[in-house]
Amino acid sequence: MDSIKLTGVTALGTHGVLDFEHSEPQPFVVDAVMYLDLSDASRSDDLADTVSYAQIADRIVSIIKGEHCDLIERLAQRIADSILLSWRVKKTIVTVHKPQAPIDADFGDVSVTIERLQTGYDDDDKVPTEASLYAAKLHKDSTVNKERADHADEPKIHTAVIGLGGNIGDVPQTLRAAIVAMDAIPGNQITGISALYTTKPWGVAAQDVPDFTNAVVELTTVMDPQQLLNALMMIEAAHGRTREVHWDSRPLDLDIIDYDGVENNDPDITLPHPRAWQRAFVLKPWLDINPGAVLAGPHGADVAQLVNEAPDAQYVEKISDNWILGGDV
Ligand SMILES: Nc1ncnc2c1ncn2[C@@H]1O[C@H](COP(=O)(O)OP(=O)(O)OP(=O)(O)O)[C@@H](O)[C@H]1O
Ligand SMILES: Nc1nc2c(c(=O)[nH]1)N=C(CO)CN2
Repeated sequence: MDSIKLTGVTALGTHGVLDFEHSEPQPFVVDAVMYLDLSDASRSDDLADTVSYAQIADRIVSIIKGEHCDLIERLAQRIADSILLSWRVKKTIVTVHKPQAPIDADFGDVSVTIERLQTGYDDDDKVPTEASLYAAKLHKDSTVNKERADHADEPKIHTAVIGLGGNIGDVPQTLRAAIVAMDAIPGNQITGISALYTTKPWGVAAQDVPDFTNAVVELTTVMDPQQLLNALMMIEAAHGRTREVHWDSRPLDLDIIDYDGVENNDPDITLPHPRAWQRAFVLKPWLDINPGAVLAGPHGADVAQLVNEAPDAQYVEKISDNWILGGDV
């Protein structure tokens, strides 16, 4: 199959098992091979028919600079997952080098290489991603269970409401790409997209923070909340979200607002989102998708009622109804 090879993408990161590696950045170097059909692009000369290696390089740098992991195996997996968010890529081989790893002996380099496949792509050496396992299970269950009266083994389909926002860069374009990425995850399907809003920074004391652009989508998913949050964080990282940027400015923020009306108090994944009830920048777009929406939890109520009481109700202004098509923004 055709391929694009990107080598030597280098950035500083804080990955490693040893304590000092958590705080002292060191270089990581990544090589990635993307296997995809380049026949359309080679005829059309159009970037839309391939994947942008510049964009892949940006994703890799964001992931290296992003959230800590102990193992370069894990880093390689994050990078492979982010590459496979581009549906054209059928297979990727990712190598992560750690040339200054803390090894007492003289050494040249240490690296890991992993090979991962796009969901549904058939290959004899198939090493499935977490996401493709779901898709495979979905497929298997839907065929195997055809004759079964009870479908007890079928993964349950859940409904989640996701808040999207950002205030750095071309936010409408970033939000469109994030929606495509969410929909591309096997077992996920976007079922509703709100209008696009410009909103004043909520709960931010600093004066110089740019306005946000916000929207809300609804999706069905076979993932549990933690898996969904991991996927959303990966999409954030792919769009340059790092925890280094000042907390109130970011290219992309993805929050789980609601998941089947489930209530959960774990600070790492609180459901419904603990501040959604006070945020017109979430509630108003949610009503676009579901005018009868109800928020669960301790502050639960009809969203239509909460939106009027939210402190930022007058600072949420619609920009576009058809933004998703690229039309007017
Ligand atoms: N429902 C949820 N959706 C997204 N993240 C959540 C949720 N509940 C808890 N979290 C946790 O919140 C942490 C911080 O998330 P994030 O950096 O997006 O916060 P923030 O955008 O600065 O603030 P806010 O959550 O108020 O929008 C994440 O690491 C995540 O584990
Ligand atoms: N208007 C607006 N304000 C915010 C937003 C946001 O998305 N929109 N996100 C924040 C932290 O997630 C803090 N404040």
